[in-house]
Amino acid sequence: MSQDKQKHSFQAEVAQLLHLVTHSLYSNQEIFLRELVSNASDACDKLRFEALADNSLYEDQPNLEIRVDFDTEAKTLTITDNGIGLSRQEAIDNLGTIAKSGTREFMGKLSGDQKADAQLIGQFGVGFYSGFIVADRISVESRRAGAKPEAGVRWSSTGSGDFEVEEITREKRGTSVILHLKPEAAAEYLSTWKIKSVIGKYSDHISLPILMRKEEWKEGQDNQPGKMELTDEWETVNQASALWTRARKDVTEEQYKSFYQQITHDHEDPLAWSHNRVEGATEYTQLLYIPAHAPFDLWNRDKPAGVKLYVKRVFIMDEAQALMPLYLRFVKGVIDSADLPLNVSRELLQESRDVRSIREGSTKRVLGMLEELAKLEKDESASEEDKGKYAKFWAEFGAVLKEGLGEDFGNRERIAKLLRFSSTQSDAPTVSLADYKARMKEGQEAIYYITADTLAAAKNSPQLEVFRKKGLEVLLMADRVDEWSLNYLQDFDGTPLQSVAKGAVDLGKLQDDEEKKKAEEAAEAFKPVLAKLKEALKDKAEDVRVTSRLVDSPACLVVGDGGMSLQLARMLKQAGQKVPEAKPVLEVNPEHALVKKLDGSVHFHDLAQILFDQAVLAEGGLPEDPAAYVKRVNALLA
Ligand SMILES: Nc1ncnc2c1ncn2[C@@H]1O[C@H](COP(=O)(O)OP(=O)(O)OP(=O)(O)O)[C@@H](O)[C@H]1O
Repeated sequence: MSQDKQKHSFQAEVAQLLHLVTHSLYSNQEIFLRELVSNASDACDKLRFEALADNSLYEDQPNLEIRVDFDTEAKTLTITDNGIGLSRQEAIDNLGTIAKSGTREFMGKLSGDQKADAQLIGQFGVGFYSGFIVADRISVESRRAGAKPEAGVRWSSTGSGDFEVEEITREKRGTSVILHLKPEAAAEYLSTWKIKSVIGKYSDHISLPILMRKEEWKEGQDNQPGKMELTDEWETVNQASALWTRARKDVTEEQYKSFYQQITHDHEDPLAWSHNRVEGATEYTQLLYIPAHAPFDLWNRDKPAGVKLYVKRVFIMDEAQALMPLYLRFVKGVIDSADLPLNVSRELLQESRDVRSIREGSTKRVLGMLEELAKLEKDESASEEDKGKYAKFWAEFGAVLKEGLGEDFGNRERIAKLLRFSSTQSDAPTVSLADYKARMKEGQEAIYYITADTLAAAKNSPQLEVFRKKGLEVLLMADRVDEWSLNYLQDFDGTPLQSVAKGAVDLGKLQDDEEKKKAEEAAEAFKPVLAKLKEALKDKAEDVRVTSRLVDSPACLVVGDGGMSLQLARMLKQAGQKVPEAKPVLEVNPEHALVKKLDGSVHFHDLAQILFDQAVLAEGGLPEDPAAYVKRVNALLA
């Protein structure tokens, strides 16, 4: 029994997306076919998966396939699959809303600038809705596997505001997407040659057969010229074997890249990939890619990982988080296991010993790829492009990789070698710990670093003054994760890492006897002033001491050796977390005019407060009472 047509409105985000799709000049129109073929292939994967529990879903059609057909008279292009199909409700839900949180988040990024947005969309892929790039009307006819023929559905829309849904009878399970092509698109895509070439370009590696009708040369009659005509015979137009199951030598570079595009919608080529069959206790195939740029939601640690899990070529799940540690969440690809049961669940994945071994193996593989990229940096024979790849990776994903120091103890040393930093000798973040070590001064016993909110703050910090004077390199760190991750890296290759803002400065052998003697004398002479300062600042500073780390600045703040840095404390406070109240130590420079002026000054109390507040400012913070600070300074200036 057929039901009347029902009108439904698109969810607001879909309407917005469609407007963009239809109104932006799409530089790369043909990707619509890739998207629709990919959906058809997903639908078949889903059927195969559901049929594991209920074999009757195959009905009388066990061979899964995708058919692409066109009609030059009606100007339609139709993509048909015999996959899982859609029920009426699923059609309404899935083709009228955007369920994926990622897509919705992405919509929030749109700027309203059509050109920029179109580019963004191109990177992202808009799935089903990309059909409206070439069609002014789309009908979807579908029947879910296992449902009665009368429970079919026809969904149709012109891609503006709303869509219609009605019940139909459809004998065959699965879905046909019928594109009513716009005139320009009709002229281009209603051709076997054109469609074959687009399929060859984007969808060759789809593991199911993609079928098209064969064409035959028909001689012209009555002096008419001959032409190619479609027959009723179907032929497979793609390779139809899952790309990762082929031997490496049988896959071209282009095919690896296009497979990457297929699974990521990334328009840029990946920086590197690695394809291996792993044998041994656990058998699996891995095809892992390192993208060239970060997705907009890289910082969402709950976001699904980019690795798809297959078991013996059957697609099991996207977002198989258990297969990749969090700090490698930027890796994309496929893992196909020969050992896991087909009905493996997410819970089971967490506990499986095979999965653990796959994760360890894949982690090592990714670190290996990164090491290779890093090696190219210094390889004279490498092309300029190859040389720049690691820097590109680092700029996009370096901060994420740093999380690995705290997350993956087993690989900490390998990760440490992959780190890159800016330093007092290099603004670009290209200094590795090994480079730093190689440049260490004789007598230098530690790798010095400083963390701050920004690179500029780090670079101009008073804490660096004595290091500058002595020509000692200091690593500059301004990533949010630095402070946390560095906690896990006490030393590199036997040399300790030392924050220049923690504890008393200890330049060890780098300070000569005369300097040491001078510092001791200054400390002695300064004792009475220090006592007064301590008293004046007893609410703010844990201690006040003389330092030799300053050259141009009068004072700076430091924290105890094991203490939390002031920057981290600030960050945690901003994030609304409770931070134990630890007072910093104020260090003063006995050589500085302002400090010399303290002794005997009638403004001693105000000067002491100013000294402290300025040290807070120099370090990137705000005085506790900014108005009082301004008042004091003004009083002295007047
Ligand atoms: N051929 C099809 N058969 C069954 N369901 C389909 C088919 N095409 C689309 N769908 C359903 O519509 C939903 C939306 O499709 P769409 O292409 O917009 O997003 P997606 O496939 O989830 O994501 P993406 O294309 O970015 O991977 C799909 O998730 C699926 O549920």
